[in-house]
Amino acid sequence: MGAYRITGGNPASGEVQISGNKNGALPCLAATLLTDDPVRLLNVPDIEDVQVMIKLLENLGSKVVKEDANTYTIMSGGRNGNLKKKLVQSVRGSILLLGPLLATINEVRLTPPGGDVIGLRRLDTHFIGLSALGASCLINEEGEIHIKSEGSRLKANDIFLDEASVTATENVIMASSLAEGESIISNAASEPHVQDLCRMLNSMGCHIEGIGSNRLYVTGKKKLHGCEFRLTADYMEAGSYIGLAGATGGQLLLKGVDPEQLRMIRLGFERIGISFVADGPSSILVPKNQKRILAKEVGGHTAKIDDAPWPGFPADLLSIITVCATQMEGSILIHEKMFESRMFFVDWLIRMGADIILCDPHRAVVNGPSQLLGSELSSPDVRAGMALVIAAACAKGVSVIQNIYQIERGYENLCGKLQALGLAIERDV
Ligand SMILES: CC(=O)N[C@H]1[C@@H](OP(=O)(O)OP(=O)(O)OC[C@H]2O[C@@H](n3ccc(=O)[nH]c3=O)[C@H](O)[C@@H]2O)O[C@H](CO)[C@@H](O)[C@@H]1O
Ligand SMILES: C=C(OP(=O)(O)O)C(=O)O
Repeated sequence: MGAYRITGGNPASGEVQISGNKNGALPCLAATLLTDDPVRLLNVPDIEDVQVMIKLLENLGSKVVKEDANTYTIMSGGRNGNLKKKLVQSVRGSILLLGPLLATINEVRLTPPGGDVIGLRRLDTHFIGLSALGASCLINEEGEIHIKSEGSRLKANDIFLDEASVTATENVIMASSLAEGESIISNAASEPHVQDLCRMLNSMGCHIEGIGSNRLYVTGKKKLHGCEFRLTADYMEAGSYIGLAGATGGQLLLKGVDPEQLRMIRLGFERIGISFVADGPSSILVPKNQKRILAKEVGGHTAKIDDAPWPGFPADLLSIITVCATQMEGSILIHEKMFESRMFFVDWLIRMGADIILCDPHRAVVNGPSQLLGSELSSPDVRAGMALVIAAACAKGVSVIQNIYQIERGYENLCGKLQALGLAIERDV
């Protein structure tokens, strides 16, 4: 399974190159199924989730050429191979095969996907969107998702999603890209990875307007062609390194980021006394000397950090900011509004010596600063796992983190990057 052994106390300092967006790579890989032409993807992060998604494409007959660690050329095949159940169940991203397969071969049976166990991962929004395009959607007696289109081509529609679900929006966009007519997708998710997917589809000949907003206009085409597309930076990885530098008191230059994607993240980190500044068009600097004081609301009340769909503070950074808050002076409320079980990981931090009151599954009050102590830990999900790495880097003594598959599925070369920043981390295979 692998484990990290981390001796805490070293500030994370130096320079780090931020990789391509995990949650952008997964839909863009799935979108290669929408054409018979080769598609070249650049800046693909070299992470476990991407490897699984590539194996799934190969299961479906795609020919995948890995040019280097972060560049792939992919050409779809018959799209009719057997998807290995274990692979489908190991990533949430496998759900993204629904849209392109429905649009190209009209019928899909898929074992429900995996991904982090952080609360119910509902399918309803996917079903609402795909059924509006003319598909029947159900869970069959074998427990599989079974989706079938009535005609040979999906029909565009005016679609209103019941929530701004990221992967559901991506599935509906991909299915609409080959449907007949113009679809309107309202209450659409607009995260940078959804935008990446739209831009990739436009470079494949689709016509999508409203990119970055919550209403998308997708004019479907009979055929899409190949393209070359470069993924944007992973703002969740960037947020994780901002937190690591701030919590350990290091000075860190993050390269290859898009500062425009970090505006809400900047406000969130400022609430816990960590700031960063732009350093050219695609770098930011987290300085060494930080306030390290948890902010108060105007009027002197305890401040809060809560998550929301884009452009709100990302749910995937709540675990990270929680652990960083334990190193700052004062009190703050962390309110996880989107996932039901993501906050339970704070038990690990409490065990390490953090002063956190878990009020209910959604809300935790952090009182800081606390001296954390090295412990035996296990990563429950990708972001809580990274949060535990930050906790271990701040702690006195040695921590061992088990189940690191659940971290490495989302962070490229984590151990190597952290060693280069001066952390005392070893990876046991
Ligand atoms: C592979 C992938 O891309 N995974 C991401 C994707 O998962 P995924 O697409 O599965 O997540 P969804 O956007 O569907 O929903 C995430 C959670 O937020 C809730 N919700 C969603 C929308 C909304 O307006 N209100 C609301 O409360 C949902 O009920 C659910 O509990 O988006 C999540 C939310 O950014 C991220 O955490 C995941 O990393
Ligand atoms: C929740 C996450 O991933 P997934 O949707 O793949 O489980 C995440 O990236 O934080």
